[in-house]
Amino acid sequence: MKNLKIFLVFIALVFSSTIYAQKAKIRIIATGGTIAGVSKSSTESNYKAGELGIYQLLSAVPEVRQIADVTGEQLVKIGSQDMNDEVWLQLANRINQLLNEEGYDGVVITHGTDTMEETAYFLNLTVHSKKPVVLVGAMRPATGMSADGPLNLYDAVAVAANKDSHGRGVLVVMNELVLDAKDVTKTSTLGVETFKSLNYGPLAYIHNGKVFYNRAPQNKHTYQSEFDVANLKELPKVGIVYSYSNASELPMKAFIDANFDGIVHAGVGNGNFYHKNFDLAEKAQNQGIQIVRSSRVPSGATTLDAEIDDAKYHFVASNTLNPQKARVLLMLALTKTNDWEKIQQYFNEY
Ligand SMILES: NC(=O)C[C@H](N)C(=O)O
Repeated sequence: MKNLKIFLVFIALVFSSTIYAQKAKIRIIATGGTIAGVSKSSTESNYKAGELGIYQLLSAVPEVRQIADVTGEQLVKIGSQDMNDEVWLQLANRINQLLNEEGYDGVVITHGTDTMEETAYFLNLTVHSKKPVVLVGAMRPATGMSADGPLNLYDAVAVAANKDSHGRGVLVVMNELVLDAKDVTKTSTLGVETFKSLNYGPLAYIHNGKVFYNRAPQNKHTYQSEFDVANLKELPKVGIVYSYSNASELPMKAFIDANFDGIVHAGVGNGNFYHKNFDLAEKAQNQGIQIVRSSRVPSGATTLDAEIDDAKYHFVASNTLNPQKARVLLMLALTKTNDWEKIQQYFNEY
């Protein structure tokens, strides 16, 4: 009888530890943003981003501990308008360490929404793991009425802890949607529904912490990526020139004079230039400054050889990458090659 009791206690202990062990080990890296923003009152529109620390954010959603074994660390405390290459390099290296050396099952990054899509795409090309990496933010500060941060954070942890999220590249979770790093973009300056995948639609929707996937990204990413930033102290210099009717040549000239390594042209339509900037772009390319043609139009692709003979000028077409993401890929491409055809291949594959 006594032996039976000991046996039952033993079984109960093994069973409960198996359940505990099944909880995914998720690390949250906090970087600031409106999700950590504080205003004077719940109705105040003026607020300061990046004020609260990671454990203050987590205290608003104790429920995350029911779905994962969650710990956190603070990398920086900034509005994402101040995001920069240095933080990107730190972030990529830290995530690779957490997933490939420290045994974490997934990483969630709390981040401002302004440049979230760029960080997501940078990590999509520089994190080498199939494990989930999820960016999350908020449009209303933590102190605002009906703040969207707590639910977004809960959903982000649910996505990071979900086995179905493996191998889908870096993900953005906002407003009950899962969006892929390549296609996601911020479409509204104010609305909580701001993030959209304008070309292909969301990867999944989330309801009550359950994640329902519909598709997987078709481009190369994360574990398939050939870009490696482990030993880089800085990234090549790439600027963006925005086009419009009667466009000034000054920004393009300034980048050329400052010897930038590459220029992304946010063209009109299918990546077209105002004629004076076209002449400058040709000059830049002849000087070894790589030109990538992208578009200020929010959806569709900038395609090779439409109104411009790219092969003649050695320009690269960005396909569906918007200018800010084309900048990310061009920087990484330039760490490997200056050959425009190889760079175009990267733009076709990633
Ligand atoms: N909603 C936000 O997070 C905006 C803020 N400026 C940021 O990007 O950090």
